[in-house]
Amino acid sequence: MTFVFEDIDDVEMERRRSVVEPLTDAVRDLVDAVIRTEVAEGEIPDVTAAVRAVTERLRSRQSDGPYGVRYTRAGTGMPWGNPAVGVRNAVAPPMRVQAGDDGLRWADVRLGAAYEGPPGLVHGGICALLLDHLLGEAAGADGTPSFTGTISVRYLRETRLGPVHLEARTDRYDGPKKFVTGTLSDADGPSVVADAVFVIPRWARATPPQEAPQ
Ligand SMILES: CCCCCCCCCCCC(=O)SCCNC(=O)CCNC(=O)[C@H](O)C(C)(C)COP(=O)(O)OP(=O)(O)OC[C@H]1O[C@@H](n2cnc3c(N)ncnc32)[C@H](O)[C@@H]1OP(=O)(O)O
Repeated sequence: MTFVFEDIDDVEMERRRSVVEPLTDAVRDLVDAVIRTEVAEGEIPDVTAAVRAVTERLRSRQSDGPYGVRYTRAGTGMPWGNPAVGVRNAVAPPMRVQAGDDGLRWADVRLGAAYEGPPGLVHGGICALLLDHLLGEAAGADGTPSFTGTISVRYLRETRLGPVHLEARTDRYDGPKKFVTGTLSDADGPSVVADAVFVIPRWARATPPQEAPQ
């Protein structure tokens, strides 16, 4: 497992983000368009060829593996391939995580056709993905790395496609374990709740935090 150091400042990171984000947004829009298009079937082979040509252009120069989790000189994370928040990942809605008081992490996300499970409703796996990630961010609010050890997701009722709001925070510590809870709400209120144990891995366990995250 490698965290990659990018020898750039955060101004340069933002510049790179501003270049690549419109591409990712365009691909996200393409995914939605493929799901919802009603153009004549005869048009599909041409469109397919055009998409393949774009893919080939991008592949003319590419990395050997995944993007990795990179860090700038200032220590800012660049998890740009991440499926929940990745700036380069059109699979990500994307969720833009915000920091509140006392280690609160929250996000407002719009979930469209690409995230449908039951008709008109959000796929349960997508709810679990977004909650796992946000709970992970809340667990990381104290600055120590941790991995999801166990997560329990309870679907209180269906979640409608459209805007959803998520919140998470760390409730308590027990040695290397962090107990984290969160909720996902649609326009009608909370629809999914999650609680999880995040564990600080052994290699990062020299001084496990004993105080509430800031
Ligand atoms: C900027 C970028 C943003 C990045 C923002 C980051 C957000 C990322 C969010 C996404 C999160 C992920 O997807 S993380 C990826 C998915 N998760 C994983 O791949 C984890 C795979 N599992 C592991 O690596 C390991 O099993 C660990 C680290 C979880 C635990 O291994 P370990 O460190 O050897 O654990 P060990 O010493 O034996 O146990 C320590 C204590 O934890 C307990 N414990 C051990 N395993 C578990 C477990 N699975 N569930 C519950 N509790 C457990 C033990 O009982 C013990 O408690 P006691 O006896 O002391 O009471």
